[in-house]
Amino acid sequence: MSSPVKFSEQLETFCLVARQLAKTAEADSLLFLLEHPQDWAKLRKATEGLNVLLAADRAADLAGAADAGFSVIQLVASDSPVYEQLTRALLESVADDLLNPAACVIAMYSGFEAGVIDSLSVIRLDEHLGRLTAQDLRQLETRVPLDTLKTAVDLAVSIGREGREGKPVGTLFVVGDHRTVLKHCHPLGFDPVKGYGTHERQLNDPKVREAIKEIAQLDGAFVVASDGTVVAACQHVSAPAADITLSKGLGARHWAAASISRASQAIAISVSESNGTVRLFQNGEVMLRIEPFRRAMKWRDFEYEPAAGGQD
Ligand SMILES: Nc1ncnc2c1ncn2[C@@H]1O[C@H](COP(=O)(O)OP(=O)(O)OP(=O)(O)O)[C@@H](O)[C@H]1O
Repeated sequence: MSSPVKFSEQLETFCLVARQLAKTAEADSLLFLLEHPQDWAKLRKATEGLNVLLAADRAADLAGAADAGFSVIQLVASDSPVYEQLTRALLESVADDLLNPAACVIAMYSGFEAGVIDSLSVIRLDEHLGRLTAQDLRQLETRVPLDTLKTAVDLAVSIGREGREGKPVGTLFVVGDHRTVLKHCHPLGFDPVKGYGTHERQLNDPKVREAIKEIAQLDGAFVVASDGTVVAACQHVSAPAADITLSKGLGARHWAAASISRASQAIAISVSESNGTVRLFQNGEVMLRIEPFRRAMKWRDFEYEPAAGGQD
């Protein structure tokens, strides 16, 4: 196991500046991307008053940090560009309810020289996470093709944001591995997609997506095949929920999403009726959480460079 590096004067100064920046930017959290274990007691003191999240690639670099009162995130992102590591850490923190998705966060990391903390960034999460990258979905390493997943996520986000005729709408999409999924489903009465030909039930057809928005007002889940065919609608999903833990406040729809994603290779995408939040579940866990921001979500291909934009 690597031993803690000396708590350097430069790191101490960065912590001080991070605290001042947090005050100016009205941020209350600091994300520290670590490359070595630290002297946790000194770090605690230097970052007093901030909610500190520590992210690192290796579990050994975080050893003892949780006991010292820090939230820890282990990234599996060796050799990824720092921008991608930060994004991944932020997405995980939001999915695990460690950060509010509307929060402003100060990030502290080594941006230029390995092993030396040399950079601070002010990140407004709603802006940053509103620009989800295709890479974020690719990280799920699912067999569900990215195109199908993107289309379903986009649809879920627009249902969460717009609702229907001014009323909030919640729903559930279970995408991929549809044969296994169907074994855990039974219709809640009338299935509106039954009887239509496969070519009339393609999620990449805008007319089909409009129809889905209508049907989403009814109870139950949509089952979508990996190729984007809507296989069934208005389904009650029921799979064993043993070993699943979810945040308090999530009800039956979210439990159904978690448990079906554990019982199959599908990705479950829930839209909460209460607040429009979209969650992606894989293997029983929330992997991604997307808030219904006012602006439309934009997909972009992953770029090495930080997002282009005006200067501060
Ligand atoms: N097992 C299930 N399969 C499919 N749909 C379900 C299931 N359980 C609940 N739902 C749907 O979710 C709706 C809301 O249920 P509930 O309020 O318990 O869920 P929730 O997780 O709190 O979601 P929301 O945030 O949308 O309220 C139900 O009216 C029903 O349409």
